[in-house]
Amino acid sequence: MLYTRASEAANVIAGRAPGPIGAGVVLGSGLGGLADRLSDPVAMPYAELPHFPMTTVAGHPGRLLIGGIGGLRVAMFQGRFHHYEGHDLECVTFPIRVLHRLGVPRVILTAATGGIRDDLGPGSIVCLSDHLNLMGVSPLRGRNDDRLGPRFLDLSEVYSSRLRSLAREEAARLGFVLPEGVYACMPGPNYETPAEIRMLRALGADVVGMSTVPEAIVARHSGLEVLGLVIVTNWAAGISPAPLSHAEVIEASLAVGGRLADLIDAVLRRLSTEPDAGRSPVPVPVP
Ligand SMILES: O=P(O)(O)O[C@H]1O[C@H](CO)[C@@H](O)[C@H]1O
Ligand SMILES: Nc1nc2[nH]cnc2c(=O)[nH]1
Repeated sequence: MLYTRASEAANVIAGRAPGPIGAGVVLGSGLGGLADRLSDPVAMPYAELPHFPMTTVAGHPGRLLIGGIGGLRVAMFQGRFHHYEGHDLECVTFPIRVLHRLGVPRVILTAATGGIRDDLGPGSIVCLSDHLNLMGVSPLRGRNDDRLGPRFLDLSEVYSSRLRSLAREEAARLGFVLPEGVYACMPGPNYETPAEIRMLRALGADVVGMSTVPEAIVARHSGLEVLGLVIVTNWAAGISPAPLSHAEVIEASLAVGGRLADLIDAVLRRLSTEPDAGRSPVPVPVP
């Protein structure tokens, strides 16, 4: 059962890196370097954690690091799972269920994306205001376990307006404007056709990717606050003058990653000053 598997993984993690965790961060394609910001990190390859699948995509190393940023203990997933790898959405979102079982109150989701809106070219950092789930299925499909969250979930505000304004303020402090945008989640692994990108633009999408949305839905299901910060690595198909490639996505992520790391670092430091910052109940032992 998912609840038991997530609790078992949480118990192993809490055993290896004891203490409350104030935030989780999922690192997208080529963004693993953000974990270098952690002080005294404890590294756990997914292979050493119960029930974790293996990552197969370049730029997703596959380990969990727990360490400090400012006064906050943070769990960073260096590598995520995608539906297109063949994992079902329960697997894709397993790290989020584990965060919930660890008592982590919030998660920052990062990703590499293609830019659709005219002002969101390569190198932009975008704060997600909402999403379009075009993956064709919800990660909540199947029997609901009420211990994890409700059967019918309200998604009126997936991406916390509180965290979004905090991120905007910290970006301004760092000297740049942080635009907001709507993320369209496509199933992948192929990139879109130009006609699909025209359709996505007409639907109100600003950036496009193949992840993030299942994780965001599951995080809300389990009551975590969500902040989505993505980088634009390329113009989307048909806007881009050149064919798209994952090698270029990673290269572009590495180029902008430092600025995104500065922003996430600043947001986490700011959160560490909040009264409830590090509060997280000890994981509940597996029944
Ligand atoms: O969303 P992340 O994992 O950052 O990766 C994005 O980049 C890959 C395509 O180049 C896809 O996996 C897409 O979702
Ligand atoms: N679907 C999709 N994912 C991406 N990840 C990075 N760039 C892109 C893109 O253009 N489309």
